Amino acid sequence: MPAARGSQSPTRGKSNKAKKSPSPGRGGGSSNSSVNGKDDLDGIEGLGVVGNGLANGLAKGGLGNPPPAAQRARVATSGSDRSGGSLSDSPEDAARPAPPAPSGEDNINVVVRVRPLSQKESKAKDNFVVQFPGNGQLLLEGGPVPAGGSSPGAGNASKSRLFSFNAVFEPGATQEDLLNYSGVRRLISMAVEGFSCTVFCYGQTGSGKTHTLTGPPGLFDGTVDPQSPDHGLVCRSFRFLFEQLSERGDFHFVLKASFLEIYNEKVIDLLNPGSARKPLAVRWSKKSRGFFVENLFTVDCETLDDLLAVLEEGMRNRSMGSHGMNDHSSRSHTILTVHIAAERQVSENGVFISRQGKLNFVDLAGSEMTKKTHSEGKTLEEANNINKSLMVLGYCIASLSDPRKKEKGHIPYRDSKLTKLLADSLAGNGVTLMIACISPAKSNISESLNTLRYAARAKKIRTKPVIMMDPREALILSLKREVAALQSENDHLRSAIRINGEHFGTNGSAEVARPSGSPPTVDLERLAELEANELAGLVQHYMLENEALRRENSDLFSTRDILMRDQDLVCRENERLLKKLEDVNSVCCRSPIIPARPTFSGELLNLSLGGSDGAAAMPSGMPPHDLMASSTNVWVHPLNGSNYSAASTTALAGPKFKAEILEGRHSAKPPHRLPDSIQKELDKRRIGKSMTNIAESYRDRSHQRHNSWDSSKGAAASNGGPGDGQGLPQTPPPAPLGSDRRSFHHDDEEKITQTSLFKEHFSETNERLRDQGIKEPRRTARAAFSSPG
Ligand SMILES: Nc1ncnc2c1ncn2[C@@H]1O[C@H](COP(=O)(O)OP(=O)(O)OP(=O)(O)O)[C@@H](O)[C@H]1O
Repeated sequence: MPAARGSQSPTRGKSNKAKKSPSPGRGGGSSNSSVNGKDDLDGIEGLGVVGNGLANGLAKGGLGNPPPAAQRARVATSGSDRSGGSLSDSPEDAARPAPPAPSGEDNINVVVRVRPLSQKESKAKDNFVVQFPGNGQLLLEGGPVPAGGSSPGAGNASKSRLFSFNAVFEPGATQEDLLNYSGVRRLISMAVEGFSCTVFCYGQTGSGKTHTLTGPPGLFDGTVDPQSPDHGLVCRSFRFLFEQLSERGDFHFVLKASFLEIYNEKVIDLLNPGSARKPLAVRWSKKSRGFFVENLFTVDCETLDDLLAVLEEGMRNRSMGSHGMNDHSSRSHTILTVHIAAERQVSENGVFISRQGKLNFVDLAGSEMTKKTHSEGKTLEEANNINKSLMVLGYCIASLSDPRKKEKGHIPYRDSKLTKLLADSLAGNGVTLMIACISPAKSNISESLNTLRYAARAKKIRTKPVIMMDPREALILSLKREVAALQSENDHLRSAIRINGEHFGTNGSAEVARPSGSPPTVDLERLAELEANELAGLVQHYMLENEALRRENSDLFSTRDILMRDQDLVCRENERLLKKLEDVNSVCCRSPIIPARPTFSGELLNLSLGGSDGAAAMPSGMPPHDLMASSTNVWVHPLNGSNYSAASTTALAGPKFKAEILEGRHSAKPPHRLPDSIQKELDKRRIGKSMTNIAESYRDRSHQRHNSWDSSKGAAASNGGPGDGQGLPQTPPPAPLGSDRRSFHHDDEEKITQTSLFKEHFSETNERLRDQGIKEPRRTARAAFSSPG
């Protein structure tokens, strides 16, 4: 139990109206009148109600669950004979909290208690008109027949009616039976869990409501014996509540109690009534969306004794009266509430969750027929107010039990203070137990019938119980649940990784290692027969291998990417160089004096023959120009790829070469190229030699000259065809492959003229080139040939 919280003891005063009266005795004088069933009830499955009264039934169990076996079982105990049998199940079965219904909704739990015939009724030889078929059923015999409802041949105008409830308590049922089999234990447990729970007694005046809830009249007068067997459900529930709290050491509980009555539609605080009994206001709370009593006194209760003191105080202060049907009649509705605040620390950093459970005990004033009770004056006024508020309660129950009316939404809670304060219990988020009390006497059959009808309607009402807790705390709780779920998932994954092998490093990255040895050979048909450890080893082996292969594959992919990038660079460089080569050749082929760049093979040949100076390595006896022509002056027109040497160059620039490079058959390096200085020197010498050759050929008038261009003209001349015979020499078209480009003839007249012109021109050009150091030989040559035109 929690530490002391400054509880405030209720004022202990004795009610003027509380009168001590002799207890009628357990079981009453009519306990022997309970029946074991009748012949006309054949076919209705009774559960062997043996002997005298007891609880029977719970046809459908509490809170929408199957009936506890204990409540179906026949209890041979009775008020007059308790030795004849035993309970088939423990009472705890009946009190075990039920799992929530799938829809989250539950019907109001309804039980019926039938009191014994009173001394007065017995004296009057009143008939016992209630039968107990068992299985939670109750048969009311000889009830009034509705107008026009008498069937032909029915004989006397009476009709038996069968009702079914969660439990039916026969007159011999004890107060302890009520605690054990009514389902109130379950409600108490739910209140501890944070639900709002209500137990209320309903019935005509003198039917035993107060007896059921608190005990016989006079129990609270004078010194109260807490162990008295006469104590009703409230006192017993308090004891059970403290038992429950003591078992929940994980929670810190704080109990507070209040006790009020509604007397003539006024709310009076029974724990602090004051001399004027000033009524308290009933207000609507926007926050809790419910009605509440303003300034109601609540008392901290740390011990069971504190709660019992509250009960005693309220019972002493409540309004009691006397009328023709009950000497100790409650003239008001009373509501005793125990607030159960449960608090629990859910984390080290001071996060608490709390729940606000509630337990209401409602003792309604009994409906009464004023004709029967002979009420007058004050008692009559009380009776009118009681009946009026009960009528509103009846409307509310009827509306709530009818789904169509409930859907329309108007339930007349506001028409009475009682229904305002019971609204949440009837149709809100609470869990409710209704105990309908009836008299078994035939003289009260109409009232009993009304009560049973009300009870049957109330049984149809559905509530949606929810735990009352702070929304922020609810959020924390749900987040904690989520974290717990994630943690368990995480643990599961970690354990799965551990099972799959110890090769995973602490940083989460897998250390790839190829499994040693060859994989074990497995007969697939025998796979199912393998032991668990063998299978685990096999799986581990393949996982390792798989991981190693993945890693290897990944390495190979990255290597391939690097190689492709390099190849791309090489190809681009190669294309650039080839284009440069083509440009050079293009320029050279237009020049009559500058030989085209030697082919790749030609350059190599030159180098192999004589290094940088090919003439130095010329074979003896061969004229220098012939050698030049055979080695380096292989004229290549870039547009004519049929020449072998040209083919060796241009073909290299083609797609085949690219493909070969990509395939790696050729080196990725660009083709061999001579150093610039050597290349310049070679060009310089070639140009110089060409100039000399041309000049010499024109100086020689013997027509025995070699010329490296004008092949077409030479060919025409050699064939005896006419030459153009005039103008400056033309740029020779490229000679066809295989033609002799160096042999042709000129007419003397024409040659003389041309020679003189060329002589002048080339001598100028030659001088200019020498002056410029042959820095731009090609441009210079191009300029020289463009001017004669
Ligand atoms: N189950 C019972 N066993 C023995 N006596 C009972 C039982 N039920 C009720 N009585 C007695 O019947 C009388 C009337 O009971 P009680 O005062 O509890 O009725 P009530 O329904 O509370 O009436 P009211 O509505 O007028 O307050 C009391 O003397 C009570 O002790």
